[in-house]
Amino acid sequence: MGEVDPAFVQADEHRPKLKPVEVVDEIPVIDLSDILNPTHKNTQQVISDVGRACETWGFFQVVNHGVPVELRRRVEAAAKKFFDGPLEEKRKVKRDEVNAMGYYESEHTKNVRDWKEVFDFLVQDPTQMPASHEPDDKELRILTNQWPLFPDDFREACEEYAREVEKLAYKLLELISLSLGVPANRLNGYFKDQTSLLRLNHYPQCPFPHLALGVGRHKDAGALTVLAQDDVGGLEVRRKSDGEWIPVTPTPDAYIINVGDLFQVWSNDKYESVEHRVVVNSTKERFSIPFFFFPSHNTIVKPLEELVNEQSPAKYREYNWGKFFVTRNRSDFKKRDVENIQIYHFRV
Ligand SMILES: O=C(O)CCC(=O)C(=O)O
Ligand SMILES: [Fe+2]
Repeated sequence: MGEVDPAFVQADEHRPKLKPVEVVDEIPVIDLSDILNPTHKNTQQVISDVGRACETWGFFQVVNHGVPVELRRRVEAAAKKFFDGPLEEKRKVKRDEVNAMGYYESEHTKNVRDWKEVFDFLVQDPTQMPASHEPDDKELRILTNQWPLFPDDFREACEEYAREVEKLAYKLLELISLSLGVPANRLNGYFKDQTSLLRLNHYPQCPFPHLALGVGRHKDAGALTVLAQDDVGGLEVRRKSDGEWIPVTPTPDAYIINVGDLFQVWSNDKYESVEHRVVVNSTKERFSIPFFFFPSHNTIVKPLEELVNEQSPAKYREYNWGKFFVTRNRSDFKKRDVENIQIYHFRV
């Protein structure tokens, strides 16, 4: 087995229990067919199910979501071919400190290296982002995608898939808004120049799954995440009621949805952004594809006015999404001594 590279080793208290806990209350599965079909029979029921799931778990799964399954298969196949391909091909599209998109295999979450390799691309190409995390630096940087030439349908499969998942993301944005009692399109304007990312994740087999994680515990910073996982399993969600790590059992062709930090702030803590992590395994590799739904870089994030009043005042000071994002991503390349930026730094 050889030496275990200490960069991957989690502190004792964060190591996974490889025997999962017995799961009694599963993460809710919500059927969207009533929303997507024009008769809209049970819209109210779906909205209240979504609201309850966001409050109780911060996570839910959706089925009959409208994303064509053939498209998902195509992008899954393209991802597998790309990751299985020669390292020199992957290195041709390696990301660096200037070009943040592309391939990389050395991400750190909370200063411990993740057991994974990744390909990132922008849903909107090009995308504007602040050039630096410095609050007074107003300069912008244009981010663009880089595409591998192998496999040859990789780019097309990725781009078509992104367009379909984006539709689902908007649908969910609207449902979650309605569940908070604000108009369906209350948040849509923030996404006009979205900074959303699509990520292909490959978690190779790991000889020491009791010590490492595919992704260390974290909260997603964006509005919501639409995640496709394969049938291997490995995603675990921190149950709000008792802090226990609960595995999300793969449901074929479903998407796993979670609300991120932006919804926690917009909802003034009604919907919490819940911690999750990925456990790896010694016999099977795993693939997953998250779509991170991010607003435009200049979005000012603060609790929605409709949801605050004298009795329940705003719990957060406003912050700028682009600066938050750029600050967060400074830690991707190397270990840093300071704690990464978190929304609780903006708590009043
Ligand atoms: O691979 C997964 O199941 C989840 C990955 C994840 O949480 C992330 O990339 O933010
Ligand atoms: Fe995540």
